[in-house]
Amino acid sequence: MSIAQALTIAGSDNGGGAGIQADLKTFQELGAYGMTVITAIAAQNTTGVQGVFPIPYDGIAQQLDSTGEDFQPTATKTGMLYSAEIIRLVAEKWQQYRWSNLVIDPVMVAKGGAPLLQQEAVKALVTDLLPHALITTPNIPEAELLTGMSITNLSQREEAARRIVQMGSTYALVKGGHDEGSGMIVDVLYDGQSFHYLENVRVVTRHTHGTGCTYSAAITAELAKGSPVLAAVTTARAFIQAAIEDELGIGAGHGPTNHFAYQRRQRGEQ
Ligand SMILES: Nc1ncnc2c1ncn2[C@@H]1O[C@H](COP(=O)(O)OP(=O)(O)O)[C@@H](O)[C@H]1O
Ligand SMILES: Cc1ncc(COP(=O)(O)OP(=O)(O)O)c(N)n1
Repeated sequence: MSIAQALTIAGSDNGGGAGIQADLKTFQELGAYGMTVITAIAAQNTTGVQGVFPIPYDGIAQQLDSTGEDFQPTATKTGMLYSAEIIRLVAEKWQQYRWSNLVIDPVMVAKGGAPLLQQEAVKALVTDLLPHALITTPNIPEAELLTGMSITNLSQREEAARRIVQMGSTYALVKGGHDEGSGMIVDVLYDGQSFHYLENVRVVTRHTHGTGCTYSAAITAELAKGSPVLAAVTTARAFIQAAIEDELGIGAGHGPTNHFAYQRRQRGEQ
């Protein structure tokens, strides 16, 4: 039996809603064999981030080598990379092992405001890693920091997507979750020539912790299985919409999304 193999290079969220844990749950639900390289341990729960503990450089390098020497992931995502040093290491190993289908979720700040990427690392993300990306998936504040432009409307989101493609990412997906303006949320996908708009109803809920991680992990799982980018993003958007709609109600703050929801719906279960 051959199986799609998906790798996540990201931080750990002990609460299970974001980071490595959200990625693995999503890979599993979508039928991809999941592997991990852990960059940092974030002590967190639904009320915020209580501490961030980066893994020593050699520990990350060794995890990348142990993966690269024995496995050939068919798609890889990056999440919390924390520092310029780690970003450059990932870029170097990416080329060394000739991996393909890189999804960059440029994680910068957690929902409660805790920094998950050092400020000076944004430049390294743009110059060293982004040119290797098949698709980069910033939310609006991340797109602003990557491009240096302010984004307050849809045409600015399109312009940001254009600039991210000019930086070397083959596709850019500028997500609309942070645009609180309307009852609909529009994610803008740009393929270098045309725009695709993924429009969904905004769910009124506080349980949106880890939405970006889960969305990018779902894209990665679908790419690992061989889907083209637009099809992968479309399935992933349905996955995250179901995960937000069928809330679990866990925790006193921003609770995790429901990683079971999409497949339960596919099976016709409640
Ligand atoms: N309340 C919501 N209802 C429906 N979809 C949402 C909601 N919040 C976020 N999303 C979707 O989840 C995905 C990630 O959201 P976003 O908030 O933009 O990024 P991040 O989680 O990285 O901050 C996007 O597709 C966005 O459209
Ligand atoms: C370890 C770790 N990685 C990433 C995040 C941020 O995840 P994201 O999907 O952007 O969701 P929010 O935290 O913004 O809800 C994280 N918190 N921890």
